[in-house]
Amino acid sequence: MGGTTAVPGVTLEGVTTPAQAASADPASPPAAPAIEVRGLHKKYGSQAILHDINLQVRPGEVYALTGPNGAGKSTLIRTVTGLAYPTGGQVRIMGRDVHNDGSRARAHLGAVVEAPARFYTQFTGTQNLQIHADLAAMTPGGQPVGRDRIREVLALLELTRMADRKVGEYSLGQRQRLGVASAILASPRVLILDEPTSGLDALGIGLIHQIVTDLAEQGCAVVLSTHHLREISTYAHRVGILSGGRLVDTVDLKDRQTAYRFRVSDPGGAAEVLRRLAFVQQVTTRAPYAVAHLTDEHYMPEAIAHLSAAGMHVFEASPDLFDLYEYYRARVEQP
Ligand SMILES: Nc1ncnc2c1ncn2[C@@H]1O[C@H](COP(=O)(O)OP(=O)(O)OP(=O)(O)O)[C@@H](O)[C@H]1O
Repeated sequence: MGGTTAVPGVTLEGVTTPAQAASADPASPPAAPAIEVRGLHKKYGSQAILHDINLQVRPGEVYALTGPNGAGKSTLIRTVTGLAYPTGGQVRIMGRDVHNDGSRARAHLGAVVEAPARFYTQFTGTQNLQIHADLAAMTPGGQPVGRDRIREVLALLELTRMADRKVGEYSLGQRQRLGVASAILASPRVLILDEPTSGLDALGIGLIHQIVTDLAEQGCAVVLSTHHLREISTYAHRVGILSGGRLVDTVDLKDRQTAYRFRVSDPGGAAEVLRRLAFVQQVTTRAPYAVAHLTDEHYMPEAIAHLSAAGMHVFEASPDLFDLYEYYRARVEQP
C-alpha cells in the first residue's frame, strides 16, 4: 500500500545559495555535500536490490533519479531517508548518519516517500499540516512552525480553497500537493520526493517544478525520482540513471546545454563562418542545423549577424537542448 512520510525540517538559515556559490572565489572549496551516499548496498532476503551506490548532492542542487520500473529508485529513496536500513554502506544528511544518528539527520530533511500521500482523512488539510508542524517542533533541532507558515505553504501549493475541507474529500492530485506542502513546511535543507508529479495535471506539474527550483535557489538540496525526462531536463542540475540497482550514469545537464543551433540555408557554409569566430569553441553540422558552442549566450546576436553578413539565411537560432530521453534510452538499452 502506498504511504507517505513527511519528515520535519529546520530553517534555511546559514545555507549557501547557488548564487553565493557561483559568486564564490573559484579557488575556494565547493560547499560540503548536503547528502552523501557511500558504498550503499541493499538486499531484500537474498535478492540484491542496490549495488554500491555512491552519490553526493550539494546545497542548491536538484538531483533527479530516473530508471526503468523496478530499477531500485524507491528502495534507494527509502534507504536515503532512513525508512529502510542498508545492507552495507552509509548515508549522511548534513553530515549526520541517517541510520545511526537518525533523528538529528532527519531534522534537516523534508520528504515524500511513495504516493499518494497518507493523511488523516477525517481532518482538514490545515489540521493535518498542524499535526506535522507539531511533530516537527518535537524533533531535536526542530523549530516551531506558525499558522502563517501553514497558510503560506497551502497557498504555495494552490490549496487555499481546500484548506478547511477534510482530506478524505481531496482528489489524488490535491493529496499529492498536500504531501509536498507537509514536506516543505519546516523549510528543510534537504528535500527528497519520490515521483512528486505522478498523478498531477499539467499545471500541478509546473507548480512542483517551480517550488523545487525556488527552494534550490534558496540553498535546499533536492533529490527527486521521476520518469518525466524531458521535463526534468529543463530544471534538474544532474540526473542519475539507475538500472538493475546500479547507478549506471550521472548526467551533468549544465555541461550539456551550452550549444546553440542555427537553422540555415547552408549548414556546411554556416559552420565555416562560425568556426572563424573567436567566441565559438566547437562547431558541428546536423542538417538543417549548424550547431555551435558559444563561450557565452550573449554572443548569439553577433553570430547571427556574421552569418547574415556572409549571405546565409538564418531561419531559427535557439539553444540546442540536450535530449535526455534519447540519451537515457541508449544508456538503459546498453548499460
Ligand atoms: N519490501 C520489499 N521486499 C522485497 N522486494 C522488494 C521490496 N521492495 C521492493 N522490492 C524489489 O526491489 C526492486 C526495486 O523496487 P523499487 O520499488 O525500488 O523500484 P523502482 O525503481 O522504484 O520502480 P518503479 O519505477 O516501478 O517505481 C524490485 O524488484 C522490487 O520487487
